[in-house]
Amino acid sequence: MTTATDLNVREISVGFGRGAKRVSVLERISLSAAEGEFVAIVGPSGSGKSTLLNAVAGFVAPDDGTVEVGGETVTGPGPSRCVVFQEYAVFPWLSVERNIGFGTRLRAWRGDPARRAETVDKYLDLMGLTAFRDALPKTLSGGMRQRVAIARAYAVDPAILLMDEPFAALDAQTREHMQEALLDISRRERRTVLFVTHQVEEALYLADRVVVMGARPARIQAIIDVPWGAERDHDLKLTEEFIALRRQVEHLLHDVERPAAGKDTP
Ligand SMILES: Nc1ncnc2c1ncn2[C@@H]1O[C@H](COP(=O)(O)OP(=O)(O)OP(=O)(O)O)[C@@H](O)[C@H]1O
Repeated sequence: MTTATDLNVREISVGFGRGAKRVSVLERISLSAAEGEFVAIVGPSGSGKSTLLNAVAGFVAPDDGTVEVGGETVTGPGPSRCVVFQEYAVFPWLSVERNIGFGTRLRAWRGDPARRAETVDKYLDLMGLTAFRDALPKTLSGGMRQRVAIARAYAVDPAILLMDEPFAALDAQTREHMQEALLDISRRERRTVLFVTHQVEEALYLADRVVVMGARPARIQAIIDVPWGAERDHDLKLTEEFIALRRQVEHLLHDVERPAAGKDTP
């Protein structure tokens, strides 16, 4: 069944450059996400993960194929899709509270101060930021700044949240805390999420489905249905089932990154 927040990427191809210098990055990629589904994308460096996300965001126009969100063809950036980047894209001159409040400017009820305050309070609370509401981003750690970016994206209430390696710049321990925070908010506020990461472990821990991209020009190598339910905690990563699936996906990626001798060499 197609719901209002479905994502449908239909056979998109994207290349960069002109003439002989043209490089094909994505080749006839199709992908769908149901309402509330968390889809992670893993793949070798340069395989086009960000390009795929940027095509869904509307920053990159495909040469062929279409991207549809809620049945509407994407022709450029819009409030139905909100991106959380690796670098802390929060407004440095606004407090935490006002950064999150900024997200509500795109809501139909933006002129309603009571709803605005209620929404800001909700996301401050959900991301553990209530005590930091008046702080400026520069006084916060990297992990806290990413919490602000995520809270602001949720406050927009987009149909789809796009996250491009949002935890890549964080240290290992902060990254684990952020995974917990994201799992927690996704459980309480179900949204369709497209999440790019280099880490197979992170993808399997957070997502309902993991898309494995192949080398350039990228095609989808495999789609893994993650077998664990919504209730997940850190110990899951230590289970045999998790480790076996992680190994399987890592082998797939390893094979993609190292094609058999003689193949794909210029
Ligand atoms: N605007 C652009 N102009 C030219 N080439 C581009 C552009 N954007 C991306 N590319 C090229 O497309 C290829 C795929 O890039 P992309 O960033 O999508 O890959 P990725 O899988 O996200 O990589 P990484 O994991 O290293 O972030 C790369 O070779 C990159 O140099």
